[in-house]
Amino acid sequence: MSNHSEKPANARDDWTIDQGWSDYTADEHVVWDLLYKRQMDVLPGRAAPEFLEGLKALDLGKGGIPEFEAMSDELESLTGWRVVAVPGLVPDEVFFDHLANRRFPAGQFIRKRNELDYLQEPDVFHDVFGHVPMLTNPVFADYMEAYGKGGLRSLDFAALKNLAALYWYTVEFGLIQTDEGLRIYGAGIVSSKTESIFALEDPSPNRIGFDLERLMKTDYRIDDFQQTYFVIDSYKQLFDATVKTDFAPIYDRMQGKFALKPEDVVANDAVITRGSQAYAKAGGRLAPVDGSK
Ligand SMILES: C[C@H](O)[C@H](O)[C@H]1CNc2nc(N)[nH]c(=O)c2N1
Ligand SMILES: N[C@@H](Cc1ccccc1)C(=O)O
Ligand SMILES: [Fe+2]
Repeated sequence: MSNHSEKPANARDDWTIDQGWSDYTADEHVVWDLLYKRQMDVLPGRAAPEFLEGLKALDLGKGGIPEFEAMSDELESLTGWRVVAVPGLVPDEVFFDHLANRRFPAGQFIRKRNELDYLQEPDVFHDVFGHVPMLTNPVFADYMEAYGKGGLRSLDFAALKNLAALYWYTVEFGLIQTDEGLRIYGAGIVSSKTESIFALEDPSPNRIGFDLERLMKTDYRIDDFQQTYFVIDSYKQLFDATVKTDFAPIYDRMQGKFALKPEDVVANDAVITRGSQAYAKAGGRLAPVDGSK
């Protein structure tokens, strides 16, 4: 299945476009500020310290949609990463090649006021607010480059879905154990107010200690809150477990299939929370609103 539309006429061969920062309307900058404040209502005490430090280092709260070139100059001085504008989802090999070269492809558009909570394609808020702060952390920055290189390698195997699960359960929906308790580093969680609370506090989802192969063979939700969150002990653990392991045998074993469902808990799991799955069983975000309460 194609996870992108056709390359727009205004996109370059690498699918990048000019951000056109001066073309954003005043209201689009207000939408950024609205989303930023909404997230910062819930993220202190929930987001990983490295995420909050990254937000500050790049001054993403100074007001308005960040200008990618200036933000990239600061980011590049910290970890060598730059942010490039793309129209939306790009083909796998294009995505991986950008990451392998320390270029993070960020959506140029911003969501409308009537789609604040959920949107299909990653917009500038999800990508820049959600993903970019963690790129200021040297170990995570190295992991993301390695993931890109690994992605290019994975194209030689029929196991892209298993590698995609790794991105999904770490970069998008990862949790990290800290001395103060569980914290969020996944971009998909930090860019969602409701999932930021759900992922840490709701008894519904499983929370399971990071195990590379267990994670890569687990299916995931793309349309609702996760039913399982994986927890790393450190970004170094994540880096060491992935960069130093040859995935070829894993790809051969998994063949692009998911042996486990999103809600499964299995024998060797390092179970932190055995979830009730009450949220998913009640229909998730499409559950009928119970007017009787
Ligand atoms: C597995 C696959 O590479 C992954 O879903 C990619 C596809 N293309 C993308 N394109 C953009 N712009 N952003 C993304 O996060 C992704 N994800
Ligand atoms: N070790 C993986 C490459 C990779 C590194 C880091 C993250 C994801 C994938 C391989 O052998 O293909
Ligand atoms: Fe994302």
